Amino acid sequence: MKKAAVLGIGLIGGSLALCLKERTRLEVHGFDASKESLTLAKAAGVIHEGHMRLESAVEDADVIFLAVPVGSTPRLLNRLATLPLKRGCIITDVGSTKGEIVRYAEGLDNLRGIFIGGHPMAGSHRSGVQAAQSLLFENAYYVLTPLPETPLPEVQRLSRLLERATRARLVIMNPEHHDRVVGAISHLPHIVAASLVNQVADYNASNEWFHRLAAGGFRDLTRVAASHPVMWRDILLSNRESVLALLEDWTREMEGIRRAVKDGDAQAIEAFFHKAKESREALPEGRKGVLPPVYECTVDVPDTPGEIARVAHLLGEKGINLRNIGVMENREDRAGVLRLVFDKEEELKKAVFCLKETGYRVFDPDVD
Ligand SMILES: NC(=O)C1=CN([C@@H]2O[C@H](COP(=O)(O)OP(=O)(O)OC[C@H]3O[C@@H](n4cnc5c(N)ncnc54)[C@H](O)[C@@H]3O)[C@@H](O)[C@H]2O)C=CC1
Ligand SMILES: O=C(O)C(=O)Cc1ccc(O)cc1
Repeated sequence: MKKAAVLGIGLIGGSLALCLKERTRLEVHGFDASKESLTLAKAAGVIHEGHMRLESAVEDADVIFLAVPVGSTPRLLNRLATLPLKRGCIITDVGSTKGEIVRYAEGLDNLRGIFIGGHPMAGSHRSGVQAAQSLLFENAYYVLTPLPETPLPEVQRLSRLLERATRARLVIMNPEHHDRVVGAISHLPHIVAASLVNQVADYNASNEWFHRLAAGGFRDLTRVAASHPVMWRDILLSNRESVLALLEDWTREMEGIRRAVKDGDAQAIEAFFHKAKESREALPEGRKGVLPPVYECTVDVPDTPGEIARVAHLLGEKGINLRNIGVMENREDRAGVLRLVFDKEEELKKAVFCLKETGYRVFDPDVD
């Protein structure tokens, strides 16, 4: 049997491992610095075999996925470059930044032509193998950033494998272009979300009403501020150039709205929100990326067994076709959040109506 090695069995590595196990014939071997993650992954059936030694994890592997924080990726690439890898083996990664990693691999003689950068544009603010799921990447974009000298058949081989395993939409991009685009739609928004949360936390330190009144809008807007600090530290340091340019534009944008408010310039303020509303409404439809697909809603459910089945059953009874159902997060107040995805807008509308009628709290990003 052919073998895949997944290095770093956390949210993304664990989800990829599940995809490979469920939808390919590859034997999936995991490697992680944390013994606990490997034990959990093995017990939960995420991997066939776990390894604490890199050598045994990658020995004879046909494909190797690096799924560690981007700051640890170069060191791991260095180690891989010294190991006797199987002839024809492809190495790829899932890091949120591409320029630095791809250039680093390019500088390692033994990896030239066999490393292809990758980035699945789906994930969550959660981390660890406990949060892994095989539906995570479905319909999301998955970017590959091969260098011009990478042999095309290798790119096609990896692309076909990923398409089958993850059910994502594979696209090819230049690494620097990727970093600028993803910087704008993911890295900058994470900084903004974290800064809003920090600002309010400072106010709240002397007046608890700030947190008590923080409701829907603030929570939705800042969900990603709960993401893994080490992962995000590494991302900003790795995509430094794009992030700095984006922060300058952001500061200019904030200065513009500050001035409009200071001057009482009603027209400028309205124009600011008008442009945002039009752009938000014109975002491409129906694709899961860092932004949610259009035909999707989330439902708050009690954190009790059988709740997913109850929601699915309720919709089934009404003849509503559900494409995908997944658990998004568990909140501190013990409510869980289910994410429901539909193929058609009418199905989403019918589902929202029926769930609300039954007493569920439903959030439809296009209406609420
Ligand atoms: N979290 C997300 O939503 C997304 C993350 N990514 C990228 O995926 C990568 C992994 O992120 P997550 O899975 O979210 O992180 P995670 O924290 O859930 O998992 C990382 C795993 O790597 C292990 N690890 C860390 N350093 C290691 C090393 N040097 N050697 C061996 N194992 C090591 C950790 O023990 C952990 O199990 C990052 O590069 C991130 O930029 C890409 C798309 C989405
Ligand atoms: O939680 C979310 O909405 C995310 O933004 C997930 C995410 C995090 C990092 C990535 O590189 C891609 C996707």
